[in-house]
Amino acid sequence: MTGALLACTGLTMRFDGLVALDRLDFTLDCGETVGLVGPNGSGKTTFFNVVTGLYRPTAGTVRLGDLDLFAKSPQTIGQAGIVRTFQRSRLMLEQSAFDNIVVGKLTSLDLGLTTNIFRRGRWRAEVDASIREVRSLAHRFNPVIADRLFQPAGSFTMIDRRRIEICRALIAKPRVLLLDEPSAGMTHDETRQLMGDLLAFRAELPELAVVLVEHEMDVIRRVSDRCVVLNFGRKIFEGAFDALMADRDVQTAYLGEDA
Ligand SMILES: Nc1ncnc2c1ncn2[C@@H]1O[C@H](COP(=O)(O)OP(=O)(O)OP(=O)(O)O)[C@@H](O)[C@H]1O
Repeated sequence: MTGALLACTGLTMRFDGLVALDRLDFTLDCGETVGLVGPNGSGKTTFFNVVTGLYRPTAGTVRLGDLDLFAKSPQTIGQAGIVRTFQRSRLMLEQSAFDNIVVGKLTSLDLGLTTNIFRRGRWRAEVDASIREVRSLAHRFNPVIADRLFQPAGSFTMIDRRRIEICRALIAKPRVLLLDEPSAGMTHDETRQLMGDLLAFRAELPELAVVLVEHEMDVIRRVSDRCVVLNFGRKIFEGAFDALMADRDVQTAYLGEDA
């Protein structure tokens, strides 16, 4: 593999007359955390939806290492190693934290008919290994989750539900993790704690590349190695956080022409 881990060029997504992503060039290196910011409706979630195959892009390229992932299915993209969380919680609230996390392994488990019927021993071993893995991940990520692994996800606080969602993404052993506004709906203190978790697992998984969509600039400052700013689907800035805060185009995008 040469160059960036994730490389998108000319990525474009049109919804009828609206251009939600406009010829976006985006790269992400192994071990890098990029903060993706921009005003409401600037195309951040659309970028995630396109890269993970939920939306079929109108034009462009998406590569993960040597793999061409342009317009591939979400399953293919997930198996290749790009995994995301959603802005709005997607937990099954009546199911246990464990059930919610283990779902993240389903793309990598061999659930084929042949395996299930004729190689039950191997299948059972895979399931047992998954159980151990969920326990171990939950424990490493946050003991609060590990201690209550078999309680319904709906009985957890907002921050712990986010933790469960992040564990569900991490259990798939992603190469690229896309986090869509993990602090949405949380207090300042909860956001600070969640970012502590994020920094801790970043330290444990130094190869993991992360894209973080976030409105809280404090969070972006604390966890990003590099920032990208979108406005009307176009990249208007790329660089360090301090330069972002001083950038005239970024100020105008957020505050209008009088900035
Ligand atoms: N499925 C869709 N059909 C039509 N338009 C869409 C669709 N998804 C997104 N859009 C439009 O694309 C543009 C970008 O939306 P997107 O959700 O990507 O923005 P965002 O930067 O994530 O915003 P926010 O910060 O509010 O989450 C918006 O104008 C939005 O209305």
